Amino acid sequence: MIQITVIQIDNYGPWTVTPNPRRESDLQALQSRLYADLNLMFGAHKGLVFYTRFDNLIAITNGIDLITHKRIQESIRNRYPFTVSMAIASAETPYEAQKLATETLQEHGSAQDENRKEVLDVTNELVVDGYVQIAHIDINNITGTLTDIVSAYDTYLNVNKVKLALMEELLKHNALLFFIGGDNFMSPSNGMNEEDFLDIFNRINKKYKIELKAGIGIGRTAEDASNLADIGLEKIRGKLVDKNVCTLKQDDFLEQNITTGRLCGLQR
Ligand SMILES: Nc1nc2c(ncn2[C@@H]2O[C@H](COP(=O)(O)OP(=O)(O)OP(=O)(O)O)[C@@H](O)[C@H]2O)c(=O)[nH]1
Repeated sequence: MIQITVIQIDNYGPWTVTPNPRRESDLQALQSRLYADLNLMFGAHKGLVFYTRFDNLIAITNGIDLITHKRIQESIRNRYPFTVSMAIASAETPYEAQKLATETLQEHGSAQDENRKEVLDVTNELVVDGYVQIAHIDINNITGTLTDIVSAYDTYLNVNKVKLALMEELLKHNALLFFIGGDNFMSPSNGMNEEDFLDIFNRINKKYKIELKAGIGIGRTAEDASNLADIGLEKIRGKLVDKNVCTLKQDDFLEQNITTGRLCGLQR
């Protein structure tokens, strides 16, 4: 089971234009700061936040309890000109968990309801014995094929095409995908195996002539999983594995049949 928290700024739309539209550069700075702050606060408890649309954010929060969520909400209220609402849900897959959490938030009222303020709710149980699987996906040699060759905007466009293709392919497995900078993506992907990823990479390669690779981490928390995913990616870059995926599991999960993929961590 993966635990996901959907975070939404309360009544943000009206605030951005009251009494007059606020300066866009200030709004961009404020949104980026909120994202940074949420990552620092959830990250201190081994969670991980993705910015999605900045006014709505999605966090992986396995191991993070209700009191901690409440303290984070209070800290935002004390330091920002708005409050945030949060709903927590767990499910076998990331897509299902975020869907349940979103529905809970929606039941409390609209994102633009001035009476809905600092909601904190749990859809089902908080995860005690679950796990997080994260794939860190990277475009092969973007520096040599795009960054150093075509314009900055053309590289950006290509990265976004790949992003959309990955989002659509991964959704078929109820997995999510978030851009994390450069040519990197992270996919909360509980339930998927290495073959699933290789199939997707092959299809995208045929269409866009872009090669992808992924370190896949399985751990107790988002931090554990993403750290292992990073190490897996480094093993591929270092040619320590013979394919473009490498799965590493935290010790607790070694005996569990979570993925059918061969573990590249055991090949040394
Ligand atoms: N957020 C994040 N960004 C990264 C990470 N590694 C690289 N990047 C970003 O990705 C850009 C490209 O770096 P690489 O992916 O190493 O470059 P590359 O040319 O594709 O090389 P290979 O990945 O070895 O094929 C960097 O400029 C960073 O912006 C990472 O672990 N996390």
